[in-house]
Amino acid sequence: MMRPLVSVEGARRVDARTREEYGVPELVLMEQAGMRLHEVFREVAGEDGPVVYVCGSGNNGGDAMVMARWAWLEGRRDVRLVLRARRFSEAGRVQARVLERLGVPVLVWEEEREEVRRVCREAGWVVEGVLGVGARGGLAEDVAELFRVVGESGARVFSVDVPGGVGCEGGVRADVTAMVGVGKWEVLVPAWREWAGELRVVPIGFPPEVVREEAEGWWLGPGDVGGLVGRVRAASHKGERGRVGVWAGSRGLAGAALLSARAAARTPAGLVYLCCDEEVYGLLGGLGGGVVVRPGDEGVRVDAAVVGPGWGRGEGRVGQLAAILGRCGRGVIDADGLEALARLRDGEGRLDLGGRWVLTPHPGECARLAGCTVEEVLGAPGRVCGELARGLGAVVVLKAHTTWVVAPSGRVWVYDGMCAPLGTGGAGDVLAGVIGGLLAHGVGVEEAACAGVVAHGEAGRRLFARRGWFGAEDLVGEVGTILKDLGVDYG
Ligand SMILES: NC(=O)C1=CN([C@@H]2O[C@H](COP(=O)(O)OP(=O)(O)OC[C@H]3O[C@@H](n4cnc5c(N)ncnc54)[C@H](OP(=O)(O)O)[C@@H]3O)[C@@H](O)[C@H]2O)[C@@H](O)CC1
Ligand SMILES: Nc1ncnc2c1ncn2[C@@H]1O[C@H](COP(=O)(O)OP(=O)(O)O)[C@@H](O)[C@H]1O
Repeated sequence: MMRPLVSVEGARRVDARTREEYGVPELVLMEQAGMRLHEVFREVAGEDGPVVYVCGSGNNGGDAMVMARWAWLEGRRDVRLVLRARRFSEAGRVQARVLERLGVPVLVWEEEREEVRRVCREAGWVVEGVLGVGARGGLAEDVAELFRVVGESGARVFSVDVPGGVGCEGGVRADVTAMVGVGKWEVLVPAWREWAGELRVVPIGFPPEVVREEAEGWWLGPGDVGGLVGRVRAASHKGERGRVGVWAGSRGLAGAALLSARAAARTPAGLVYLCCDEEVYGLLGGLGGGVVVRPGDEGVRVDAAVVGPGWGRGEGRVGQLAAILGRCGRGVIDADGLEALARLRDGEGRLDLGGRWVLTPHPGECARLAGCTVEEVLGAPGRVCGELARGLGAVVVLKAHTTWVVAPSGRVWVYDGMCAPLGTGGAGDVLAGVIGGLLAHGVGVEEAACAGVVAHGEAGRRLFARRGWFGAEDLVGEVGTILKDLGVDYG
């Protein structure tokens, strides 16, 4: 089942509803969170120490104090507690009292700054529980200074729930972030993703229906692909499994067309046509293999189109795109196809793709389409892509180190890519081909976009693990294997 994502505000509602509607006491939730967080921390940090638990005055600090208690009870004596101040939430006060009675050494940031600097410098790990989902507005100066001390200490940082100050200048940079109960989508925003490090989610017993009701998006993973695509009939033949038309390539950019077409051919779709310009036909004509290469597109009838990889930006592209939109029911528009789309829309004033097309912009292309800056795209992908998706009636796939799939309905899916080797020339062409192949095969538009993104990302991860740095042509070779391994089977 797809994992829900909530916003920081949604997480506050999940907390509140769990307590108020289900009667789960705050101390119970805190104990469960702290114990689970401690288990994850033990797994990632092992015996490395000393460990400094830096705790704020809210419940995020309370979670970190529960973690410190469990470490102490298990016999660790290289544990230090740093309190931001002698101020606590109600549940946090209980934790602080227990720790004091156990004899855990405590420092207070407000009163002993030099001493805090020293213990942080000596630490192997800092557990940061200063700010969680209760943080509001810009960082208070004392917290910003505390985060600087943590950042400069050289210790590795384990953040509780969200990296403290996520979304603010001066927030903490964590090596590991263990989110409490449910994933927080702010952490996956491209502009902030690097602040969180490795991501974990610890279950603490929030009622699943509350989480589902408050979900504002879904976190895609490898386990989702099989269900999104479904099984293929063993008795099916190529004519039944979908025809893809690829309109791509131009002088100097013919390789992009081959990458897309070959990737599409490695999906369950049965036939792939590459419709290229006369001037590159001489080059591409003999290279298709299983792909049928045509000079132009006369008589080509397809179930889905892939438009744009390496297409060039000639004047004629806008009219060509309009014709393709008219004759193909669904498809993917990528790269130079997106530039043509922007010009078509600007010329017509309005364009409605009827929810049947997928747009796959990288952040620069997305900014051009949305009429904003790349920074806005990376900082607010849900809003920017949501407006674009609604405005054009298309599913928008924002391709970055985390990839956001946003539907015209406002539904959002996020894939946590974080795989630098995938940022290689032509990788986007491969993705367009995969999504186009799935669309031609009859997979739903949102489903094809999501499954394509995950399969593509997992192919990248797997290739890097097996063979190191790779090129886009290697990625093409992996498409068929990854789809099968992620559950796209026949029978
Ligand atoms: N409730 C529950 O049942 C559960 C809660 N859980 C856990 O609690 C966390 C949420 O706890 P929360 O709501 O207490 O807020 P939290 O993130 O600790 O921060 C609030 C404190 O921060 C401060 N502060 C605020 N803004 C600031 C700023 N800009 N700059 C500087 N400081 C600022 C402000 O302190 P003040 O300055 O007012 O003294 C305030 O007291 C959640 O992330 C999860 O870890 C889980 O265990 C599950 C069960
Ligand atoms: N650091 C990264 N981690 C994960 N995926 C990445 C990273 N950098 C780029 N990608 C992915 O690589 C692909 C690059 O696509 P694109 O920019 O269109 O390349 P091209 O135009 O060369 O084909 C996208 O799917 C993007 O999400």
